[in-house]
Amino acid sequence: MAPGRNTREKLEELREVEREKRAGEKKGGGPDTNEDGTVRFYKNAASPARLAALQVTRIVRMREAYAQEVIETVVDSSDMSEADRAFATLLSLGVVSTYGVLDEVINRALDRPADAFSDVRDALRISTYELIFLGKQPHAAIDQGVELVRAISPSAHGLGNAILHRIERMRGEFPFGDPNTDIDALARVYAFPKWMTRRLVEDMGAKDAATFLRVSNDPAPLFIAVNALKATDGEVIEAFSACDAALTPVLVNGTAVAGCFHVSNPRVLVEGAIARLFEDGKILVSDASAQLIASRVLGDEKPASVLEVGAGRGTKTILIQSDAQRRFGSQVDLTSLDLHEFKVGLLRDRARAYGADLSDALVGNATRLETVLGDRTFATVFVDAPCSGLGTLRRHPEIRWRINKENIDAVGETSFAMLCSAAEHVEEGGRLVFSTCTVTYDENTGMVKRFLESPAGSRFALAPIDGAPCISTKLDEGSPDAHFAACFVRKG
Ligand SMILES: C[S@@+](CC[C@H](N)C(=O)[O-])C[C@H]1O[C@@H](n2cnc3c(N)ncnc32)[C@H](O)[C@@H]1O
Repeated sequence: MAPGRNTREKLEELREVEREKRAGEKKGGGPDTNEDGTVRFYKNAASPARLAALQVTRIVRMREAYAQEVIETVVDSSDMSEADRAFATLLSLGVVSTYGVLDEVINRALDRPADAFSDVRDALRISTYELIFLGKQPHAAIDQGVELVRAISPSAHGLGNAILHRIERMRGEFPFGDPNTDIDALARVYAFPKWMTRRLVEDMGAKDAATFLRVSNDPAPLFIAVNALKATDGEVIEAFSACDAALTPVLVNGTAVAGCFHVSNPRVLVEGAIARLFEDGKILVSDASAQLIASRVLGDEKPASVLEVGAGRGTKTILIQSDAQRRFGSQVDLTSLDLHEFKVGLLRDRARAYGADLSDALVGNATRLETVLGDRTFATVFVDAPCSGLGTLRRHPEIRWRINKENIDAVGETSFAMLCSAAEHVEEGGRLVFSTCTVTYDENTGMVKRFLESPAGSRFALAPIDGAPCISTKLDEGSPDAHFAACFVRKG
Protein backbone atom coordinates (compact mmCIF):
# COMPACT_ATOMS: atom_id res chain seq x y z
CA MET A 1 0.00 0.00 0.00
CA ALA A 2 1.11 3.55 -0.61
CA PRO A 3 1.71 5.12 2.79
CA GLY A 4 -1.07 7.01 4.50
CA ARG A 5 -3.59 6.81 1.67
CA ASN A 6 -7.29 6.18 1.51
CA THR A 7 -8.32 7.37 4.93
CA ARG A 8 -11.49 9.41 4.90
CA GLU A 9 -9.67 12.24 6.68
CA LYS A 10 -7.03 12.30 3.97
CA LEU A 11 -9.67 12.46 1.24
CA GLU A 12 -11.44 15.31 3.01
CA GLU A 13 -8.15 17.14 3.46
CA LEU A 14 -7.37 16.68 -0.24
CA ARG A 15 -10.77 17.99 -1.23
CA GLU A 16 -10.09 21.06 0.90
CA VAL A 17 -6.69 21.55 -0.76
CA GLU A 18 -8.38 21.16 -4.10
CA ARG A 19 -11.05 23.75 -3.26
CA GLU A 20 -8.28 26.16 -2.27
CA LYS A 21 -6.28 25.41 -5.40
CA ARG A 22 -9.40 25.85 -7.50
CA ALA A 23 -10.03 29.24 -5.94
CA GLY A 24 -6.35 30.21 -6.44
CA GLU A 25 -6.16 28.98 -10.02
CA LYS A 26 -9.40 30.68 -10.89
CA LYS A 27 -7.87 33.97 -9.78
CA GLY A 28 -4.92 33.17 -12.07
CA GLY A 29 -7.28 32.65 -15.02
CA GLY A 30 -7.72 28.83 -14.73
CA PRO A 31 -10.74 26.95 -16.06
CA ASP A 32 -13.95 26.13 -14.19
CA THR A 33 -13.83 22.80 -12.39
CA ASN A 34 -16.86 20.61 -11.73
CA GLU A 35 -17.48 19.00 -8.33
CA ASP A 36 -16.22 15.63 -9.66
CA GLY A 37 -12.86 17.24 -10.48
CA THR A 38 -13.39 17.41 -14.26
CA VAL A 39 -12.67 20.66 -16.08
CA ARG A 40 -15.03 22.60 -18.32
CA PHE A 41 -12.79 23.04 -21.36
CA TYR A 42 -12.62 26.17 -23.51
CA LYS A 43 -13.24 25.75 -27.25
CA ASN A 44 -10.44 23.70 -28.81
CA ALA A 45 -9.60 21.17 -31.52
CA ALA A 46 -7.82 18.55 -29.37
CA SER A 47 -8.70 14.89 -29.92
CA PRO A 48 -11.17 13.23 -27.49
CA ALA A 49 -8.51 10.78 -26.25
CA ARG A 50 -6.08 13.59 -25.37
CA LEU A 51 -8.80 15.62 -23.67
CA ALA A 52 -9.77 12.56 -21.62
CA ALA A 53 -6.12 12.03 -20.66
CA LEU A 54 -5.94 15.68 -19.63
CA GLN A 55 -8.99 15.23 -17.38
CA VAL A 56 -7.53 12.06 -15.83
CA THR A 57 -4.04 13.40 -15.17
CA ARG A 58 -5.37 16.66 -13.75
CA ILE A 59 -7.69 14.83 -11.32
CA VAL A 60 -4.87 12.45 -10.32
CA ARG A 61 -2.66 15.46 -9.57
CA MET A 62 -5.27 17.47 -7.69
CA ARG A 63 -6.86 14.66 -5.69
CA GLU A 64 -3.77 12.48 -5.29
CA ALA A 65 -6.00 9.73 -6.69
CA TYR A 66 -4.95 6.41 -8.20
CA ALA A 67 -4.87 6.81 -12.00
CA GLN A 68 -6.51 3.42 -12.64
CA GLU A 69 -9.53 4.43 -10.57
CA VAL A 70 -9.89 7.79 -12.36
CA ILE A 71 -9.51 6.07 -15.74
CA GLU A 72 -12.41 3.79 -14.81
CA THR A 73 -14.71 6.77 -14.26
CA VAL A 74 -13.46 9.18 -16.96
CA VAL A 75 -12.31 6.87 -19.78
CA ASP A 76 -13.86 3.42 -19.42
CA SER A 77 -17.38 4.77 -19.00
CA SER A 78 -17.08 7.34 -21.82
CA ASP A 79 -18.64 6.98 -25.26
CA MET A 80 -15.26 7.19 -27.03
CA SER A 81 -14.31 4.49 -29.54
CA GLU A 82 -12.31 1.53 -28.26
CA ALA A 83 -9.17 2.88 -29.98
CA ASP A 84 -9.62 6.30 -28.34
CA ARG A 85 -10.18 4.72 -24.92
CA ALA A 86 -6.99 2.70 -25.35
CA PHE A 87 -5.02 5.80 -26.39
CA ALA A 88 -6.45 7.88 -23.51
CA THR A 89 -5.44 5.11 -21.09
CA LEU A 90 -1.93 4.87 -22.59
CA LEU A 91 -1.46 8.64 -22.30
CA SER A 92 -2.90 8.85 -18.78
CA LEU A 93 -0.79 6.03 -17.35
CA GLY A 94 2.25 7.23 -19.27
CA VAL A 95 1.97 10.78 -17.95
CA VAL A 96 1.41 9.84 -14.30
CA SER A 97 4.32 7.38 -14.36
CA THR A 98 6.77 9.83 -16.02
CA TYR A 99 5.44 12.92 -14.24
CA GLY A 100 8.67 14.15 -12.59
CA VAL A 101 10.77 13.62 -15.72
CA LEU A 102 8.20 15.46 -17.86
CA ASP A 103 8.38 18.39 -15.44
CA GLU A 104 12.17 18.38 -15.60
CA VAL A 105 12.01 18.50 -19.41
CA ILE A 106 9.38 21.26 -19.36
CA ASN A 107 11.49 23.24 -16.88
CA ARG A 108 14.51 22.95 -19.18
CA ALA A 109 12.41 24.56 -21.90
CA LEU A 110 11.27 27.45 -19.74
CA ASP A 111 13.13 30.64 -18.94
CA ARG A 112 11.59 30.54 -15.47
CA PRO A 113 9.90 27.30 -14.29
CA ALA A 114 7.04 29.34 -12.80
CA ASP A 115 6.12 30.48 -16.31
CA ALA A 116 3.64 27.63 -16.78
CA PHE A 117 1.09 27.39 -13.99
CA SER A 118 -0.23 23.99 -13.02
CA ASP A 119 -3.23 23.72 -15.36
CA VAL A 120 -1.16 24.62 -18.40
CA ARG A 121 1.51 22.17 -17.25
CA ASP A 122 -1.12 19.40 -17.23
CA ALA A 123 -1.63 20.04 -20.95
CA LEU A 124 2.08 20.34 -21.70
CA ARG A 125 2.88 17.07 -19.91
CA ILE A 126 0.68 15.12 -22.34
CA SER A 127 2.47 16.39 -25.45
CA THR A 128 5.87 16.19 -23.76
CA TYR A 129 5.13 12.54 -22.98
CA GLU A 130 4.20 11.96 -26.63
CA LEU A 131 7.38 13.66 -27.85
CA ILE A 132 9.87 12.17 -25.37
CA PHE A 133 8.51 8.73 -24.48
CA LEU A 134 6.31 7.80 -27.44
CA GLY A 135 8.59 9.35 -30.09
CA LYS A 136 5.55 10.86 -31.83
CA GLN A 137 5.87 13.02 -34.95
CA PRO A 138 6.38 16.61 -33.76
CA HIS A 139 3.70 18.00 -36.06
CA ALA A 140 0.81 16.05 -34.48
CA ALA A 141 2.09 16.14 -30.91
CA ILE A 142 2.76 19.90 -30.91
CA ASP A 143 -0.43 20.92 -32.72
CA GLN A 144 -2.49 18.80 -30.38
CA GLY A 145 -0.53 20.06 -27.37
CA VAL A 146 -1.32 23.64 -28.30
CA GLU A 147 -5.02 22.68 -28.57
CA LEU A 148 -4.86 21.10 -25.10
CA VAL A 149 -3.35 24.31 -23.71
CA ARG A 150 -6.12 26.27 -25.47
CA ALA A 151 -8.73 23.99 -23.84
CA ILE A 152 -7.37 24.92 -20.43
CA SER A 153 -6.24 28.52 -20.95
CA PRO A 154 -6.89 30.11 -24.37
CA SER A 155 -4.50 33.00 -23.70
CA ALA A 156 -1.59 30.60 -23.01
CA HIS A 157 -1.57 28.83 -26.39
CA GLY A 158 1.33 30.98 -27.71
CA LEU A 159 3.44 30.11 -24.67
CA GLY A 160 2.49 26.44 -25.05
CA ASN A 161 3.52 26.49 -28.71
CA ALA A 162 6.92 28.02 -27.91
CA ILE A 163 7.62 25.57 -25.07
CA LEU A 164 6.67 22.50 -27.10
CA HIS A 165 8.87 23.57 -30.02
CA ARG A 166 11.80 23.99 -27.62
CA ILE A 167 11.13 20.52 -26.23
CA GLU A 168 11.01 19.08 -29.73
CA ARG A 169 14.42 20.65 -30.47
CA MET A 170 15.99 19.21 -27.31
CA ARG A 171 14.52 15.72 -27.52
CA GLY A 172 17.59 14.31 -29.29
CA GLU A 173 19.58 15.07 -26.11
CA PHE A 174 17.23 13.09 -23.84
CA PRO A 175 18.07 11.49 -21.32
CA PHE A 176 20.77 14.19 -21.02
CA GLY A 177 23.55 11.71 -20.18
CA ASP A 178 24.62 8.08 -20.68
CA PRO A 179 22.31 5.77 -18.67
CA ASN A 180 25.11 3.17 -18.51
CA THR A 181 27.34 5.49 -16.52
CA ASP A 182 25.09 8.28 -15.28
CA ILE A 183 22.50 7.23 -12.71
CA ASP A 184 20.41 10.40 -13.25
CA ALA A 185 20.14 9.57 -16.96
CA LEU A 186 19.13 6.00 -16.04
CA ALA A 187 16.42 7.48 -13.79
CA ARG A 188 15.16 9.67 -16.65
CA VAL A 189 15.05 6.80 -19.18
CA TYR A 190 12.81 4.69 -16.94
CA ALA A 191 11.05 7.71 -15.41
CA PHE A 192 11.97 7.21 -11.78
CA PRO A 193 12.88 9.83 -9.18
CA LYS A 194 16.67 10.16 -9.03
CA TRP A 195 16.92 9.52 -5.27
CA MET A 196 14.83 6.35 -5.66
CA THR A 197 16.96 5.09 -8.53
CA ARG A 198 20.13 5.60 -6.46
CA ARG A 199 18.57 3.74 -3.55
CA LEU A 200 17.41 0.85 -5.74
CA VAL A 201 20.84 0.51 -7.36
CA GLU A 202 22.40 0.49 -3.87
CA ASP A 203 19.90 -2.10 -2.58
CA MET A 204 19.69 -4.44 -5.59
CA GLY A 205 22.85 -3.86 -7.59
CA ALA A 206 22.94 -2.14 -10.98
CA LYS A 207 21.74 -5.10 -13.10
CA ASP A 208 18.70 -6.08 -11.02
CA ALA A 209 17.79 -2.44 -10.47
CA ALA A 210 17.80 -1.76 -14.23
CA THR A 211 15.48 -4.75 -14.78
CA PHE A 212 13.23 -3.58 -11.95
CA LEU A 213 13.04 -0.04 -13.37
CA ARG A 214 12.29 -1.28 -16.88
CA VAL A 215 9.68 -3.87 -15.94
CA SER A 216 7.93 -1.49 -13.51
CA ASN A 217 6.74 0.39 -16.62
CA ASP A 218 5.15 -2.68 -18.22
CA PRO A 219 1.43 -3.42 -17.98
CA ALA A 220 0.67 -5.60 -14.94
CA PRO A 221 -0.27 -9.21 -15.67
CA LEU A 222 -3.62 -10.42 -14.39
CA PHE A 223 -3.92 -13.31 -11.95
CA ILE A 224 -6.95 -14.82 -10.32
CA ALA A 225 -7.33 -17.00 -7.24
CA VAL A 226 -9.92 -19.76 -7.11
CA ASN A 227 -11.74 -19.45 -3.79
CA ALA A 228 -11.78 -23.04 -2.49
CA LEU A 229 -14.52 -22.02 -0.03
CA LYS A 230 -16.95 -21.74 -2.93
CA ALA A 231 -15.51 -23.44 -6.01
CA THR A 232 -13.17 -26.06 -7.35
CA ASP A 233 -10.30 -25.34 -9.73
CA GLY A 234 -11.90 -27.67 -12.29
CA GLU A 235 -15.18 -25.76 -12.30
CA VAL A 236 -13.39 -22.43 -12.86
CA ILE A 237 -11.07 -23.79 -15.56
CA GLU A 238 -14.12 -25.17 -17.38
CA ALA A 239 -15.98 -21.85 -17.20
CA PHE A 240 -12.98 -20.01 -18.68
CA SER A 241 -12.44 -22.55 -21.43
CA ALA A 242 -16.15 -22.31 -22.36
CA CYS A 243 -15.42 -18.60 -23.00
CA ASP A 244 -12.36 -19.53 -25.12
CA ALA A 245 -10.01 -18.16 -22.48
CA ALA A 246 -7.12 -20.25 -21.26
CA LEU A 247 -6.11 -20.22 -17.61
CA THR A 248 -2.44 -20.97 -17.02
CA PRO A 249 -1.27 -22.35 -13.67
CA VAL A 250 1.40 -20.11 -12.18
CA LEU A 251 4.84 -20.87 -10.80
CA VAL A 252 6.22 -18.19 -8.50
CA ASN A 253 9.96 -18.48 -7.80
CA GLY A 254 9.64 -22.00 -9.24
CA THR A 255 6.90 -22.95 -6.76
CA ALA A 256 3.36 -23.86 -7.78
CA VAL A 257 0.61 -21.90 -6.01
CA ALA A 258 -2.60 -23.92 -5.68
CA GLY A 259 -5.63 -22.23 -7.24
CA CYS A 260 -3.56 -19.41 -8.78
CA PHE A 261 -3.96 -18.80 -12.52
CA HIS A 262 -2.73 -16.29 -15.08
CA VAL A 263 -5.43 -14.80 -17.31
CA SER A 264 -3.96 -13.90 -20.70
CA ASN A 265 -6.94 -11.88 -21.90
CA PRO A 266 -8.27 -9.51 -19.20
CA ARG A 267 -11.30 -8.63 -21.38
CA VAL A 268 -12.73 -12.07 -20.70
CA LEU A 269 -13.52 -10.99 -17.12
CA VAL A 270 -16.60 -9.11 -18.29
CA GLU A 271 -18.04 -12.15 -20.12
CA GLY A 272 -21.31 -13.23 -18.49
CA ALA A 273 -20.15 -16.63 -17.17
CA ILE A 274 -16.87 -15.24 -15.80
CA ALA A 275 -18.52 -12.15 -14.30
CA ARG A 276 -20.85 -14.58 -12.49
CA LEU A 277 -17.87 -16.39 -10.95
CA PHE A 278 -16.86 -13.04 -9.42
CA GLU A 279 -20.41 -12.21 -8.30
CA ASP A 280 -20.70 -15.62 -6.64
CA GLY A 281 -17.39 -15.16 -4.80
CA LYS A 282 -15.83 -18.13 -6.60
CA ILE A 283 -12.80 -16.23 -7.89
CA LEU A 284 -10.99 -13.05 -6.94
CA VAL A 285 -8.25 -10.98 -8.51
CA SER A 286 -4.98 -11.12 -6.59
CA ASP A 287 -1.36 -10.89 -7.61
CA ALA A 288 0.36 -14.30 -7.74
CA SER A 289 3.10 -13.26 -5.27
CA ALA A 290 0.43 -12.22 -2.77
CA GLN A 291 -1.24 -15.60 -3.31
CA LEU A 292 2.06 -17.41 -2.73
CA ILE A 293 2.58 -15.56 0.56
CA ALA A 294 -0.99 -16.14 1.74
CA SER A 295 -0.51 -19.86 1.05
CA ARG A 296 2.60 -19.95 3.26
CA VAL A 297 1.08 -18.20 6.31
CA LEU A 298 -0.39 -21.32 7.95
CA GLY A 299 2.56 -23.72 7.73
CA ASP A 300 2.32 -27.50 7.38
CA GLU A 301 -0.06 -28.13 10.28
CA LYS A 302 -3.41 -26.49 10.88
CA PRO A 303 -2.90 -23.87 13.63
CA ALA A 304 -5.42 -23.65 16.48
CA SER A 305 -5.75 -19.87 16.15
CA VAL A 306 -4.59 -17.16 13.73
CA LEU A 307 -4.27 -13.40 14.11
CA GLU A 308 -3.96 -11.33 10.93
CA VAL A 309 -2.60 -7.83 11.49
CA GLY A 310 -2.91 -5.17 8.75
CA ALA A 311 -5.77 -7.13 7.22
CA GLY A 312 -7.00 -4.16 5.14
CA ARG A 313 -9.93 -5.03 2.90
CA GLY A 314 -9.31 -8.71 3.50
CA THR A 315 -7.88 -10.12 0.27
CA LYS A 316 -5.31 -12.23 2.14
CA THR A 317 -7.92 -13.10 4.80
CA ILE A 318 -9.98 -14.78 2.08
CA LEU A 319 -6.90 -16.39 0.53
CA ILE A 320 -5.75 -17.78 3.91
CA GLN A 321 -9.15 -19.34 4.61
CA SER A 322 -9.29 -20.71 1.07
CA ASP A 323 -5.83 -22.25 1.60
CA ALA A 324 -6.94 -23.76 4.94
CA GLN A 325 -9.97 -25.30 3.23
CA ARG A 326 -7.81 -26.75 0.44
CA ARG A 327 -5.13 -28.23 2.71
CA PHE A 328 -6.89 -29.06 5.97
CA GLY A 329 -10.50 -29.49 4.80
CA SER A 330 -11.81 -26.70 7.05
CA GLN A 331 -11.19 -23.04 7.87
CA VAL A 332 -8.99 -21.76 10.70
CA ASP A 333 -10.08 -19.76 13.73
CA LEU A 334 -9.06 -16.34 12.41
CA THR A 335 -9.11 -12.89 14.05
CA SER A 336 -8.27 -9.94 11.80
CA LEU A 337 -7.26 -6.41 12.72
CA ASP A 338 -6.69 -3.13 10.90
CA LEU A 339 -6.26 0.49 11.91
CA HIS A 340 -9.09 1.79 9.76
CA GLU A 341 -12.70 1.20 10.62
CA PHE A 342 -13.91 1.58 7.03
CA LYS A 343 -11.47 -1.12 5.85
CA VAL A 344 -12.64 -3.45 8.61
CA GLY A 345 -16.22 -2.83 7.44
CA LEU A 346 -15.23 -3.72 3.87
CA LEU A 347 -13.34 -6.78 5.12
CA ARG A 348 -16.43 -8.03 6.97
CA ASP A 349 -18.58 -7.57 3.82
CA ARG A 350 -16.03 -9.26 1.57
CA ALA A 351 -15.41 -12.15 3.98
CA ARG A 352 -19.16 -12.79 4.04
CA ALA A 353 -19.42 -12.64 0.24
CA TYR A 354 -16.52 -15.09 -0.19
CA GLY A 355 -17.63 -17.44 2.60
CA ALA A 356 -14.56 -16.76 4.78
CA ASP A 357 -15.15 -17.23 8.53
CA LEU A 358 -13.99 -14.58 10.97
CA SER A 359 -13.73 -15.21 14.65
CA ASP A 360 -13.51 -11.43 15.05
CA ALA A 361 -12.65 -8.38 12.92
CA LEU A 362 -11.06 -5.75 15.13
CA VAL A 363 -10.23 -2.09 14.65
CA GLY A 364 -7.05 -1.06 16.45
CA ASN A 365 -3.52 0.25 16.33
CA ALA A 366 -1.22 -2.72 15.77
CA THR A 367 1.83 -0.87 17.06
CA ARG A 368 0.19 -1.31 20.49
CA LEU A 369 -1.77 -4.53 20.15
CA GLU A 370 -2.01 -5.01 23.92
CA THR A 371 -4.56 -2.17 24.00
CA VAL A 372 -6.92 -4.30 21.88
CA LEU A 373 -5.87 -7.87 22.71
CA GLY A 374 -4.70 -7.68 26.31
CA ASP A 375 -2.41 -10.69 26.79
CA ARG A 376 -4.11 -13.01 24.25
CA THR A 377 -1.75 -15.18 22.22
CA PHE A 378 -2.21 -17.06 18.94
CA ALA A 379 -0.59 -20.07 17.30
CA THR A 380 0.11 -18.04 14.15
CA VAL A 381 0.35 -14.27 13.79
CA PHE A 382 0.58 -12.75 10.33
CA VAL A 383 1.69 -9.13 9.87
CA ASP A 384 0.86 -7.81 6.39
CA ALA A 385 2.85 -4.66 6.95
CA PRO A 386 2.25 -1.19 5.50
CA CYS A 387 5.17 -0.40 3.17
CA SER A 388 6.28 1.83 0.30
CA GLY A 389 4.55 -0.50 -2.20
CA LEU A 390 7.37 -0.26 -4.76
CA GLY A 391 6.84 -3.86 -5.81
CA THR A 392 3.43 -2.96 -7.23
CA LEU A 393 4.34 0.05 -9.39
CA ARG A 394 2.87 -1.54 -12.53
CA ARG A 395 -0.56 -1.28 -10.88
CA HIS A 396 -0.02 2.13 -9.29
CA PRO A 397 2.42 3.93 -11.60
CA GLU A 398 1.87 7.34 -9.94
CA ILE A 399 3.07 6.41 -6.45
CA ARG A 400 6.78 6.64 -7.33
CA TRP A 401 6.34 10.45 -7.52
CA ARG A 402 4.43 10.66 -4.23
CA ILE A 403 6.84 8.70 -2.06
CA ASN A 404 9.87 10.34 -0.52
CA LYS A 405 12.71 9.07 1.67
CA GLU A 406 10.95 10.30 4.80
CA ASN A 407 7.76 8.33 3.91
CA ILE A 408 9.79 5.14 3.52
CA ASP A 409 11.52 5.67 6.86
CA ALA A 410 8.23 6.51 8.60
CA VAL A 411 6.35 3.53 7.20
CA GLY A 412 9.33 1.32 8.12
CA GLU A 413 9.10 2.51 11.72
CA THR A 414 5.38 1.65 11.82
CA SER A 415 6.05 -1.75 10.30
CA PHE A 416 8.82 -2.47 12.85
CA ALA A 417 6.59 -1.42 15.74
CA MET A 418 3.79 -3.67 14.40
CA LEU A 419 6.17 -6.63 14.13
CA CYS A 420 7.51 -6.12 17.68
CA SER A 421 4.01 -5.72 19.10
CA ALA A 422 2.76 -8.79 17.19
CA ALA A 423 5.67 -10.83 18.61
CA GLU A 424 4.16 -10.44 22.10
CA HIS A 425 1.02 -12.26 20.95
CA VAL A 426 2.63 -15.42 19.53
CA GLU A 427 2.38 -18.60 21.61
CA GLU A 428 5.54 -20.51 22.51
CA GLY A 429 6.45 -22.59 19.46
CA GLY A 430 4.08 -20.49 17.34
CA ARG A 431 4.71 -18.77 13.97
CA LEU A 432 5.10 -15.09 13.19
CA VAL A 433 4.91 -14.31 9.48
CA PHE A 434 5.85 -10.88 8.12
CA SER A 435 5.23 -9.63 4.58
CA THR A 436 5.51 -6.52 2.39
CA CYS A 437 4.96 -5.63 -1.26
CA THR A 438 8.13 -3.65 -1.69
CA VAL A 439 11.81 -4.09 -2.56
CA THR A 440 13.88 -1.78 -0.35
CA TYR A 441 16.47 -3.42 1.91
CA ASP A 442 15.38 -1.49 5.01
CA GLU A 443 11.75 -2.62 4.68
CA ASN A 444 12.56 -6.28 3.92
CA THR A 445 15.83 -8.08 4.76
CA GLY A 446 16.97 -5.14 6.90
CA MET A 447 13.71 -5.33 8.86
CA VAL A 448 14.19 -9.07 9.51
CA LYS A 449 17.72 -8.43 10.80
CA ARG A 450 16.58 -5.47 12.91
CA PHE A 451 13.75 -7.52 14.43
CA LEU A 452 15.95 -10.51 15.27
CA GLU A 453 18.43 -8.15 16.97
CA SER A 454 15.69 -6.40 18.99
CA PRO A 455 14.49 -7.47 22.46
CA ALA A 456 11.13 -8.59 20.99
CA GLY A 457 12.86 -10.61 18.27
CA SER A 458 15.44 -12.24 20.54
CA ARG A 459 12.89 -14.93 21.43
CA PHE A 460 12.43 -15.87 17.76
CA ALA A 461 14.40 -17.80 15.15
CA LEU A 462 14.08 -17.38 11.40
CA ALA A 463 12.26 -20.39 9.90
CA PRO A 464 12.92 -21.20 6.22
CA ILE A 465 10.06 -20.99 3.73
CA ASP A 466 10.22 -23.49 0.86
CA GLY A 467 13.84 -24.16 1.82
CA ALA A 468 14.91 -20.51 1.54
CA PRO A 469 15.46 -17.97 4.35
CA CYS A 470 12.57 -15.85 3.00
CA ILE A 471 10.29 -15.33 0.02
CA SER A 472 11.52 -12.53 -2.23
CA THR A 473 9.88 -12.34 -5.62
CA LYS A 474 11.61 -10.25 -8.27
CA LEU A 475 10.13 -8.31 -11.15
CA ASP A 476 10.79 -9.65 -14.60
CA GLU A 477 8.89 -9.66 -17.90
CA GLY A 478 5.41 -11.07 -17.22
CA SER A 479 6.27 -11.91 -13.61
CA PRO A 480 4.01 -11.29 -10.63
CA ASP A 481 4.69 -8.26 -8.41
CA ALA A 482 7.72 -8.04 -6.12
CA HIS A 483 6.71 -9.14 -2.62
CA PHE A 484 8.65 -10.23 0.44
CA ALA A 485 7.89 -12.54 3.37
CA ALA A 486 9.79 -14.04 6.27
CA CYS A 487 8.68 -16.50 8.93
CA PHE A 488 9.87 -16.61 12.54
CA VAL A 489 9.21 -19.31 15.12
CA ARG A 490 8.94 -18.45 18.80
CA LYS A 491 11.49 -20.43 20.77
CA GLY A 492 10.24 -22.46 23.72
C1 LIG B 1 -0.27 -4.18 2.95
S1 LIG B 1 -1.70 -3.41 3.50
C2 LIG B 1 -2.76 -4.75 3.81
C3 LIG B 1 -3.32 -5.50 2.64
C4 LIG B 1 -4.32 -6.55 3.09
N1 LIG B 1 -3.75 -7.48 4.01
C5 LIG B 1 -4.88 -7.30 1.91
O1 LIG B 1 -4.46 -8.44 1.65
O2 LIG B 1 -5.76 -6.77 1.23
C6 LIG B 1 -1.27 -2.91 5.14
C7 LIG B 1 -2.41 -2.59 6.04
O3 LIG B 1 -1.88 -2.16 7.29
C8 LIG B 1 -2.81 -1.25 7.85
N2 LIG B 1 -2.11 -0.47 8.89
C9 LIG B 1 -1.23 0.53 8.75
N3 LIG B 1 -0.82 0.98 9.94
C10 LIG B 1 -1.46 0.24 10.87
C11 LIG B 1 -1.47 0.23 12.29
N4 LIG B 1 -0.71 1.08 12.99
N5 LIG B 1 -2.26 -0.66 12.91
C12 LIG B 1 -3.03 -1.54 12.20
N6 LIG B 1 -3.05 -1.57 10.86
C13 LIG B 1 -2.28 -0.69 10.20
C14 LIG B 1 -3.28 -0.43 6.67
O4 LIG B 1 -4.53 0.15 6.92
C15 LIG B 1 -3.33 -1.48 5.57
O5 LIG B 1 -4.62 -1.99 5.42
